[in-house]
Order: sequence, then C-alpha cells, then structure tokens
Amino acid sequence: MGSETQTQLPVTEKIPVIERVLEYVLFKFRWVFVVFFLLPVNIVYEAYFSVRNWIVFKLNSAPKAHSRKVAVIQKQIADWNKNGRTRKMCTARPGWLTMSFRTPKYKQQLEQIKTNQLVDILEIDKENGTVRVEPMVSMGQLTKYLLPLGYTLPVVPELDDLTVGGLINGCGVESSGRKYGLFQHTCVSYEVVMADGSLVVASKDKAADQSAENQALFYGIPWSHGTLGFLVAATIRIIPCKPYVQLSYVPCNSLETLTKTLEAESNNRENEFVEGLAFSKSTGVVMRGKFSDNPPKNGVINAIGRWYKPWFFTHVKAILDRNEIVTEYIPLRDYYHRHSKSIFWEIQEIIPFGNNWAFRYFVGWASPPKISLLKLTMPKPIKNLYERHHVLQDMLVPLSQLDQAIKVFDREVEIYPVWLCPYNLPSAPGMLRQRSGRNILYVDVGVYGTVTKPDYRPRETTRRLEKFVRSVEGVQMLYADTYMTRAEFWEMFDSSLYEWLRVKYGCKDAFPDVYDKVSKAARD
Ligand SMILES: Cc1cc2nc3c(=O)[nH]c(=O)nc-3n(C[C@H](O)[C@H](O)[C@H](O)COP(=O)(O)OP(=O)(O)OC[C@H]3O[C@@H](n4cnc5c(N)ncnc54)[C@H](O)[C@@H]3O)c2cc1C
Ligand SMILES: NC(=O)C1=CN([C@@H]2O[C@H](COP(=O)(O)OP(=O)(O)OC[C@H]3O[C@@H](n4cnc5c(N)ncnc54)[C@H](OP(=O)(O)O)[C@@H]3O)[C@@H](O)[C@H]2O)C=CC1
Ligand SMILES: CC(C)=CCC[C@@H](C)[C@H]1CC[C@@]2(C)C3=C(CC[C@]12C)[C@@]1(C)CC[C@H](O)C(C)(C)[C@@H]1CC3
Repeated sequence: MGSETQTQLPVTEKIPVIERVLEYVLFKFRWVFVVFFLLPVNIVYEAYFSVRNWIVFKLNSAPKAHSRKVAVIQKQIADWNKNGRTRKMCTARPGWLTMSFRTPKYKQQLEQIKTNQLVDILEIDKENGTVRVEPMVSMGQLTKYLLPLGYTLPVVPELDDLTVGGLINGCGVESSGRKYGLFQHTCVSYEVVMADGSLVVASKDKAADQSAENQALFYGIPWSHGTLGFLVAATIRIIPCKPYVQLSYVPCNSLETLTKTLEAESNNRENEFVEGLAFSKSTGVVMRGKFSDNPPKNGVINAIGRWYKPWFFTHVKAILDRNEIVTEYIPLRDYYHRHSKSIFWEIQEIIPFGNNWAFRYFVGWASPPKISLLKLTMPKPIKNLYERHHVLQDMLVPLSQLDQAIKVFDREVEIYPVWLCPYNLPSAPGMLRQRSGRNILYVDVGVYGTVTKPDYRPRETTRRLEKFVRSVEGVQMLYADTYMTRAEFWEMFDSSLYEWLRVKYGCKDAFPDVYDKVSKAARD
C-alpha cells in the first residue's frame, strides 16, 4: 500500500504492452468461457442446491439441527479460548462467495470459525409477523419460501445470493427502504455467539429476561462486519404481500425534475417501492410501486423475470426514450429480483450480446452465471483491468444532497446508469451517523461500470468521492473499496457504541477492528 498522498501515474503508462493486449483479449472473449463452460456448471450447481434444500425442507430437519450447529461453533470458540486466543477470529466463509469485487485477504491471518452449515430457514411465526433464519440463508432462498405463503420480508436486497448474515453485519438496501429503512431496521433480534463462547440474544425491545447490554448489542451489530460476535440466527419481520407490484415509470428530463420527483415519491406514503435510474446528468426515470392483487382487465402484465425478457435497465431506458409515463403489473418475485438477471448492468461487459433476442430465447434461461462462480474463475488480467477502469461504489447520502452527489459523480467518473434508492434512516444508536432525533430520507447512489475519463485514478478519485460523502454526512457501503484512513473512516462512522461494546464483550483481542476488515489494505 502506498502512502495517502502518493500520486498515481496515468494508468496505462505503467503497464507493458503485451500485458495490455492479454487483458484486452481475455476481456473481449470472456464470454466464450462464460457461455460454454460457466453456464452449464451453473445449471448443475443450482440443481444440486435446490434438491438439497427441498430435502431439508421436507424432512423439517433444520430447526432440530440448529442447536447442534450452534454447539459446533461454541466448541470451536471454546477451543480457541483454551488455546490462548493466539489469533483473532473471522468466519470461514470463502472469499469467492462474498458479494463484493474483493476477496478478504485478512482471513489468511485469522482463526476461521466454521459457520457455513448455518444455511436454513428455521421457523415462520405468522402471528407475530416474524421469520427466524440462519445467517447463510440467501435472499433468493427466502423469497422462494415466503412469497407462496403470502408473506415477504419488508426489505429484499435484490441479488439472489446476498445472505442474511452479510446484510446484517454489513448493510442491505432496497427500493422499499423509503418505508422500512435498511435491512437492519427490519430485524427484531439477533442470536450471537460471543468471544467467550456464550450464546446471547440481542433484541430491539428489551424482554423481561434480558439485560440492557444485550439490547445495546442489537444496535451495535449492523455494519460491524462480524467484529462483535458470530451471528447464528436472526429474527426478521415479515409482512403480508400481494402477487403483483403495480409499477409506474416516470421519465424525467432534467436533474431538478429527477431529484424533485424522487423526493416527492419517497414522501408519498401510498408508495411501497420507490427507485430511480439516472441515465445521464439530466435524464432519468423514477419508479413508484405498490402491491396489487389483480391487475385490471386492461392492465399490462410484464413478467420481467422470464428468461426471454430484456434486461430490466434496458426496458426502463426504452421508456425514457419514449418519454411517457407507463404503468405495468410485475409479478412480485420478478420485481424483487429485477436487477439479478443483468447483475444491475454489469452483465453487458461479460456477455455483450446477452440482451439479443436470440440469446435470450435460446440460452437466457441458463443466465445469469452465479456471481460467486464468476468471481472464482476470474483470471488475474481481467481483475487488473477492472482494478484500473471499473468503479463499484454505493454512497449513502441525505436525499437533500442528491443533486450535488450526481454532479460530483458525473464530474469524477461519468458512469451511467446510476442506481438511486431512497431509504428512511431513523435516528438510532450504532455505527450509522444520524443523531437528529428524527427520521431523515437518505438515498443510495450506486455507480457500477467502466470509467472512460482519462484522468481517472482509482485511489485519488475514490478519495475525493469519499471526502464529498463525509462532507454531507453520508456513508459509503463497505463491500466496496474504501481508501479512507482510519481517522477518516471514524469521521464517517460513529465509533462510540461500537468501541464500548468491543470492550464490554472482550472483543478487542478476539476480532479485528472493523476498519482492519474493510479497508483497501485488508482486501485483495
Ligand atoms: C452461492 C452458494 C449458495 C449456497 N446455498 C446453499 C443453500 O441454499 N443451502 C445449502 O444447504 N447450502 C448452500 N450452499 C453450501 C454451503 O454454503 C456450504 O458450502 C456447504 O454447506 C459446505 O460444503 P463443503 O463441505 O463443500 O464446504 P467447503 O467449501 O469444503 O468448506 C468451506 C469451509 O467450511 C468448513 N466446513 C466444511 N464442512 C464443515 C462442517 N460440517 N462444519 C464446520 N465447518 C465446515 C471448511 O473447513 C472450510 O473452511 C451454498 C453455497 C454457495 C457457494
Ligand atoms: N442491495 C444491497 O443491499 C447489496 C448489498 N451488498 C453488500 O454485500 C454484503 C453482503 O454480502 P454477503 O456475501 O452476503 O456477505 P459477506 O460474506 O460479504 O459478509 C459481509 C460481512 O459480514 C460478516 N458476516 C457475515 N456473516 C456473519 C456471521 N454469521 N457472523 C458474523 N459476521 C458475519 C462478514 O464477516 P467475515 O469477514 O468474518 O466473514 C463480513 O465482514 C453486505 O456488506 C452488503 O452491503 C452487495 C450487493 C447489494
Ligand atoms: C447496494 C447495491 C445494490 C449494491 C449492488 C452492488 C453490485 C452491483 C455489486 C456487488 C458485487 C459486485 C461488486 C460484483 C461484480 C459486479 C458488481 C457487483 C455485482 C462482478 C460481477 C463484476 C465482474 C467481476 O469479474 C466479478 C465477477 C469479480 C464481480 C463480482 C462481484
């Protein structure tokens, strides 16, 4: 790692021509490998896990197996304590499975606690409106299980392989956030194995048998990235849902209209879902949605998740080009996973012809390749190329600062589409900085794609973006590259509760500090 002030050379000056050619060829023809090898592997992989999950579900073995699985984790921690706490701990989840461009380098130096058996949905409590799940349960698994029962999670982050553990210990955001907040705000309690091996229940509301400290732990877990304890189960709210989302697309032709429309729709209590896609500094589409039982006779049903349907963002762009408000009815599961098929818009660089009708009709059902498999098989030259030219960032800023944020991103990287996802941020303790005493609307500004600006420097440009975000009381999502120093990091996040919990629960010599897990130096 270089020093903070180090100036980077123009990216291409440092790279030998032969390497650049190799990178280019591999990048251009990655689709051959993906289409002819990865997609077939994908099918086998998916089939294996659906059969396995079906058997577990039918045998109803999961709830019975849970305490045995927790005991296995407690035993590992007891052994680690007995052996003198020589190294700090993390989960043994392999790096290629994690939903980030990076692999966690820090895991090599740490004691890896095996939590990978915790993959099951434990119980649904319709009366109290909750579901209890193990942390490796994925969003795809949960929507498949809950929707046929007429229930859903209030916030369903859209990529199928995102896990409950990752979303709680990191952060999860989705278009229902304007009503329900972040994923963490929909949770009721966490079951956590602490550094001393004890199992603690940390709940939002203090139960009769529960100490106030454990309640504080509830607020400390989100964003802590597994540095307070190991999550072994979470109880999450569920809400009744309907089979369709009535979705209206509102094209906007100036930055002002876009931001004002997004704000107005976010403040409109009738909307269950609000999201925006900016296609340039001055054009975009705001989408507002609500649950619907039955599309009316003349209503347009659009099952956007079907294999032959175009990528969702291209559908939205076509509506912008037509410049008219469109309303359609989308099956709920298709809506939730609307960005999965095109991995937002990342798939266009991996399978450039993936939106061609012939590809969609004949091979679309096998697509997209799993992100984890793509990651596992990514050759080093492609990684280098992404490293130098690709931006993957989500910045969470107050909605009132959105026009500023779009201008800053446009000046620095000029990548479109930009994902705009408003959410409500309550004033509550924890690592998130917001102590106004009232709810504030924030917006996730998600920028994913190749930057063509000649003066782009990954480190310096990102540091400028981070500085802007700190200046408006925003935060960066930590699956992405963060180039902040430790001091800057704790300027962005609130360390008070976190540090107190780290001392209280004996975490200091048990888990690394969160900064040492998420900073660029800790990840490859
Ligand atoms: C994208 C993805 C989605 C998945 N979804 C599901 C799903 O929905 N349902 C499901 O049941 N499974 C799912 N799995 C599988 C699950 O996450 C684990 O990979 C699997 O349970 C362990 O398989 P393995 O023995 O091959 O582990 P390996 O990959 O060989 O091991 C990974 C790590 O876990 C440790 N480990 C292996 N076995 C144990 C054990 N018994 N106890 C403690 N530690 C152990 C290993 O030492 C290693 O450190 C999914 C996997 C992937 C990649
Ligand atoms: N729409 C959205 O909101 C999206 C969110 N994301 C991001 O992706 C990440 C989730 O990805 P995913 O692959 O599921 O998770 P990861 O494996 O990336 O885990 C994220 C962090 O949570 C910790 N963690 C995970 N499970 C546990 C557990 N059981 N106990 C303690 N700590 C745990 C991990 O610790 P350790 O390092 O020890 O394994 C890691 O630091 C989140 O950070 C999220 O912000 C990405 C795309 C979309
Ligand atoms: C808050 C929200 C909605 C975040 C969305 C983030 C996604 C767009 C990110 C998460 C993981 C991610 C970084 C990833 C990639 C693209 C952008 C993703 C999907 C890809 C698929 C790009 C191509 C790369 O070769 C590789 C396969 C390593 C990565 C894997 C992770």
